[in-house]
Amino acid sequence: MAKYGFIGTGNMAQAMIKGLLAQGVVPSDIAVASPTTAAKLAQAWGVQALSAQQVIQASDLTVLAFLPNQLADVTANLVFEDQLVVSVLAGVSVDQLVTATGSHQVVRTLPNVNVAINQGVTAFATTTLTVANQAIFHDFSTQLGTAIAVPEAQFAAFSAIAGSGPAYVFKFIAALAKAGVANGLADDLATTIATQTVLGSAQMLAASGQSAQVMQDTVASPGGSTRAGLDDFDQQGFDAVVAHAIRATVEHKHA
Ligand SMILES: NC(=O)C1=CN([C@@H]2O[C@H](COP(=O)(O)OP(=O)(O)OC[C@H]3O[C@@H](n4cnc5c(N)ncnc54)[C@H](O)[C@@H]3O)[C@@H](O)[C@H]2O)C=CC1
Ligand SMILES: O=C(O)[C@@H]1CCC=N1
Repeated sequence: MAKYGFIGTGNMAQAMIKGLLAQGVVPSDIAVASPTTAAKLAQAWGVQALSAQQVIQASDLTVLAFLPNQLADVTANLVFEDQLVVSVLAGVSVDQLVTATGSHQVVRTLPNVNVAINQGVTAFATTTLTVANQAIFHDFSTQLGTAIAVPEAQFAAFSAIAGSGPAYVFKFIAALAKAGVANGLADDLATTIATQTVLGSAQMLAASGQSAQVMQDTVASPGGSTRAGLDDFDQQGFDAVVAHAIRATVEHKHA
């Protein structure tokens, strides 16, 4: 089994580690380095807490999982040689990764938090990897969900829809639940039914082979309450609100 390392152990690294452990990766095959939470993770999950340089040396694949603007500082005194480096740093290009690490075995990825339940959607772009490293990255990424090769020019759009997308879906669920409470439902019940409705609807859409537009019509009975609600969404400019927020996400400069 390949050994995996993480430099940085925040929300994204923890989501990835959870996903790997759920797939049966042995905790001792995962090494982590962080100035803050590595020791706690070692205690909670049985992974190894090491220095960043030790993580690189102990791993077949090292994930960079700190914030994008920390790239130069964190990598300044690290030696990667030609180790396989997988970055999750939003907005950081393959060229920037090669320059910062000195490695020519580099994968730029953009995952989402659903990797924690092995249902992530991850974009990737790579340097020319050795056949062995292609296999290591393929095993690593497919354990976490779906991995899609995406041109670097499209990473910002991918990040807005897939990377940030879970937050926007959570926001919609929170708004649905809040509206349910405003209309008389208990808080917990409103959250449970909003969550289950979004979960079931996504599965229903995926199974249907139909467009999301057509599926709206299967819910809206002629002259019924759903049509009244859909018309109100349109009058309030719902699609324009979503498009505006996605544009703000795409245009954000990370580092
Ligand atoms: N949270 C998400 O859903 C996604 C995050 N990302 C990327 O993941 C990366 C991490 O983001 P989050 O986990 O959300 O942030 P976070 O704030 O939860 O984690 C950042 C982590 O950086 C680490 N860190 C700080 N200083 C360090 C140092 N000197 N050396 C080593 N590690 C250090 C710490 O472990 C800290 O927990 C970012 O580059 C972000 O762009 C990418 C896609 C989705
Ligand atoms: O918020 C961020 O910057 C990262 C990128 C996509 C999701 N989280």
